[in-house]
Amino acid sequence: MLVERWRLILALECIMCIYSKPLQQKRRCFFQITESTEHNYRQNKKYTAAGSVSGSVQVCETTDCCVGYYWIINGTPKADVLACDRIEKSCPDETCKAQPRINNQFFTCMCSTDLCNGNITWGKEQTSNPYSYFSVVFMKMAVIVVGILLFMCFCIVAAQWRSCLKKKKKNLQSSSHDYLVQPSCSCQRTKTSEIDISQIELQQIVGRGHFATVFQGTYQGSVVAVKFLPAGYEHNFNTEKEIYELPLLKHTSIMNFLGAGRKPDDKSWFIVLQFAEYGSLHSFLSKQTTSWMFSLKLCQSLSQGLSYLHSDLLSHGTDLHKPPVAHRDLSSSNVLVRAGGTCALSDFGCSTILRSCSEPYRRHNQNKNMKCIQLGTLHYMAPEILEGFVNLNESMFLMQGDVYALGLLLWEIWMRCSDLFEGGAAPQHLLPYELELGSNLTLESLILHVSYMDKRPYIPEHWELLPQGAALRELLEDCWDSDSEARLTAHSIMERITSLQSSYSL
Ligand SMILES: Nc1ncnc2c1ncn2[C@@H]1O[C@H](COP(=O)(O)OP(=O)(O)OP(=O)(O)O)[C@@H](O)[C@H]1O
Repeated sequence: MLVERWRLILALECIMCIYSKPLQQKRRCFFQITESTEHNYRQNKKYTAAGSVSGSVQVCETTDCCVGYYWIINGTPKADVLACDRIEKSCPDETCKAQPRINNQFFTCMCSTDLCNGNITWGKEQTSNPYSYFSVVFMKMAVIVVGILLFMCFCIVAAQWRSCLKKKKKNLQSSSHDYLVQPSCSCQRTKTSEIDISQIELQQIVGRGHFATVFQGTYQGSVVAVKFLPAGYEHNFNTEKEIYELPLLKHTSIMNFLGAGRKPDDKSWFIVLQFAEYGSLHSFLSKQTTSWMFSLKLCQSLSQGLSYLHSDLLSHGTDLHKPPVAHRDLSSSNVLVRAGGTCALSDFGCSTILRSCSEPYRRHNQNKNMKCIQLGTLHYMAPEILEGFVNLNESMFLMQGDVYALGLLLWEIWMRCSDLFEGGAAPQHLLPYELELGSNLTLESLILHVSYMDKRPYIPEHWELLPQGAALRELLEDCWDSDSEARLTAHSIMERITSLQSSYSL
């Protein structure tokens, strides 16, 4: 009897127990395992054993806790592992609160409500918004990186200023020495023939520049080019005319100047030049490729022209003096190609007469040249000009700027020489740095590329295998050296090309 009574009591207690306490459901957690790494493969096995998985949900067998492991990718948390925890742990938080690991690149969280591991939440110090938290982390890193970069830039600029000041000091000494040994300058001009526009029969437009429109025409039975500048461009007109009027400037590699004048109707200025049948070097190279010997002819005449322009000549018989002139705007648009396949320099609107005795003349030219720097073809600007380290009074710097541009022109010509490319397939014509920086290149991108990264146009690797390849590379590198003082002179470039002609005639 007693035993039966006890059994009854126990049965009643059991029923009461069942009805007074709800049936405890098993914890359900989001389940996701990335299987891309060995590490995750191992985790896969461990976490799969923590409960039965159905799709993206796991019902936990041994624990009441969900876990989440998140990587931060591009500032956004990406779940690596979502599962039930493998062993029972204390997990009082209802939401999955982030615990940073590995320098804030990896976070874990643990929580105790169903499917709570699908979203990571952020503590007070991390702010409620994960993105702003990561932005803060990212910002901190960015500030450190920018700080380091600024410091490095400061060091580079300081080093360059130091070396520039040294060079300037050195140059000042050498250029003042130059002034002393030069014969007194004569500032002579040859008399220009004034041309009446009615004497010229104008035909079609053959070119346009920043300021000018150029027509083909006939004058006294010869084909000529007439360069018109609008009335307001008297200054550019005078600068160019003054260069052409310098004594002894006539040379086969400098465009022949025939005269100048002013149109009575619209008051525009004009300069009459011999006509160059192939137009500019730019349009010539755009249309055709050359043989090795033809390319040397172009390069030879081009370097002869610049060497002559830079020369300081005194004719003892006539007492005429040609001062050195820096072109300052050399580009393939300002070099013309004659019918015989030789180059001639033109467009002296930005040029500077060096060692002129007339101080006002030089100042007046300087202002003009600042305008030229803004308008001239960016591609050909030497690093020291891009950085603004050139003292416009120092003749040597200006001539070295021309030599840098000459190096780029030689590269432009040889890149269109079919004999330097397998099967004669020279690439299409490109301006210097067009390949690297695109056709709409900016001053900023050029400064970064040319000055700070010290990069130059691409020299094809296969040239090294050609008999003349090493000599070409060496010549180009000696023209566009970042140290302007280490560059060759136009005269020595001309000599190197002559020796290329005799050593490697195909
Ligand atoms: N003597 C010439 N014979 C044939 N074409 C010529 C001649 N002179 C100039 N041209 C053509 O006209 C174009 C513009 O001439 P030029 O460079 O003198 O003008 P510009 O306005 O001074 O140029 P820039 O924009 O360089 O200042 C040349 O690129 C060339 O195509």
